[in-house]
Amino acid sequence: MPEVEVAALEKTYPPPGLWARLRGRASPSRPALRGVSFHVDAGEVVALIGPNGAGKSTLLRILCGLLLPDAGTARVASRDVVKDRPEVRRHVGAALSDDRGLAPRLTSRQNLRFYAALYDVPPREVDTRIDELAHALEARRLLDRETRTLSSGEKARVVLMRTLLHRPRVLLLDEVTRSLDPGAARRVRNRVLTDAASRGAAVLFASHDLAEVQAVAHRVLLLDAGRITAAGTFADVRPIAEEVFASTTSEDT
Ligand SMILES: Nc1ncnc2c1ncn2[C@@H]1O[C@H](COP(=O)(O)OP(=O)(O)OP(=O)(O)O)[C@@H](O)[C@H]1O
Repeated sequence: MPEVEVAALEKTYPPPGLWARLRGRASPSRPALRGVSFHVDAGEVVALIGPNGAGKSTLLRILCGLLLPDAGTARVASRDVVKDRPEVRRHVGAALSDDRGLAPRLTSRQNLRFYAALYDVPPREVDTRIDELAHALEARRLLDRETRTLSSGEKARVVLMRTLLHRPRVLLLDEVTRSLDPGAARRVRNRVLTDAASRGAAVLFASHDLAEVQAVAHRVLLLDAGRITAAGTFADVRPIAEEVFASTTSEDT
């Protein structure tokens, strides 16, 4: 059963501000997403790959209700991302690259307790879940530290714990292992995916790491200049992706 259903999704960011236009430094906005359609089933792990500016983050932000699409539909956990936004957010665990969202002067545990309350985690279970996740993500020694003192890789672990704390049906991950060292990235990734698989959750993750994609994705979507230009197994998509990555410059799209 599809947990993520996207049909003919379109998004163009608003044109640059007046000041930039007056200074002649603004190029007109081009669409970030153009007619994007796909689905992710329960229990499936799908990778989103594509060059810089292809639209991956835009798509993930729409799916977790942070950004409104211009046209098309997107349903997550059987709810419309525009009409049922609060419900969607309850069923989604999103870790986005530019949104760490941790209160800097609270400890990791205090941050996680705060999120647990927002997401209606049963109070009696909160600390048990935090301790289990900290064990799984090698973050026990981070729990009593203020998050402003953590390195970017340490923060990434706390963000992942926050993403999993309410046991979401859908995980949306935007380059979450980017700041982890290679060994930690592999172990943390495997534990996140094991957790998702044990609950039959759907996972959609954006990554530039093709080895990671090959290792864990059941299916791959190639996004290029706002369009899905290839979809299938890693082996299916790889030759097309390599061509795109070899030929794209930042001025192309
Ligand atoms: N807030 C914004 N305002 C205007 N344009 C934006 C904004 N955010 C993204 N864009 C533009 O939308 C397009 C898609 O960007 P997006 O961040 O979704 O790409 P991406 O595939 O995630 O890129 P990357 O691999 O570099 O993270 C790009 O052309 C980008 O410049």
